[in-house]
Amino acid sequence: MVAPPDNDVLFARSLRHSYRGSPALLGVTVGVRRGEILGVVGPRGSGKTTLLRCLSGQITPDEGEVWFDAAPVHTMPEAARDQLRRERFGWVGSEPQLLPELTAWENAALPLLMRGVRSRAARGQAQEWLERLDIGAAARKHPGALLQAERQRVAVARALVGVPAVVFADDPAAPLHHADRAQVLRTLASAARSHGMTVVLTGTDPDTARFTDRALTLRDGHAGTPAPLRDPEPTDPTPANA
Ligand SMILES: Nc1ncnc2c1ncn2[C@@H]1O[C@H](COP(=O)(O)OP(=O)(O)OP(=O)(O)O)[C@@H](O)[C@H]1O
Repeated sequence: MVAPPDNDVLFARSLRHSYRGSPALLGVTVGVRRGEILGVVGPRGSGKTTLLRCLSGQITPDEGEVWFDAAPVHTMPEAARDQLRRERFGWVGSEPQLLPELTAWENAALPLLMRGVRSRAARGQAQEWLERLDIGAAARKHPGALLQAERQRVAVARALVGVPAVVFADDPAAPLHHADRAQVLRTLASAARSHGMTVVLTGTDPDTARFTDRALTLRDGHAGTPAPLRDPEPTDPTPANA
């Protein structure tokens, strides 16, 4: 095993993964620089989710290496990978997946509560992120009383609340109306910039690439060379108070 380049917070080398013999990744190598927003774009079924699941330690690739901060994730025992995901990574998928018995703020605060942050402090931080995502007024509602687009904003708040080193956002705008997509992606991007979080963001529509520094294109499990975007949309540079 050769350690990854120093300026990459995440690095994957020659990843291959199949589901019951059906290939999803066919030798993907990619580095993610500290503090950057890397887009992973490609058509449906091209392997975007599988790549994020490998990078975040949710699954171990059949072949290849994943490094986070010079630690080999692909050889970590499951408990260590669980801890890494809990303490250093945030995740938001294309479905909100909130706990129905908890309120919006409790769902958003979960990463903090699981780390032992006191309820009052966790609630305050969750509330700030919910407000930043324009959902502060719903903090005491349960997911069942929220629209799908509102639940997704809560899920984004939950991914950001712990200020993780890396946020994996797997098509987070998917359940949103077109008008809401840019606003949520812009909030995600500006939060990452203001807090120095690295983001790996997948998506199928052009909205995604507008908010990234570079984009890696996947097609049938193969990756192109990550390309810098000429005119990424500027994000709000104002530091958040969260
Ligand atoms: N759990 C699974 N079991 C079996 N096959 C799977 C599983 N997950 C993904 N696949 C298959 O692996 C390939 C890559 O899927 P993946 O979800 O990684 O792509 P994607 O680019 O994220 O697609 P989408 O945009 O639809 O989410 C596809 O052919 C898909 O059908």
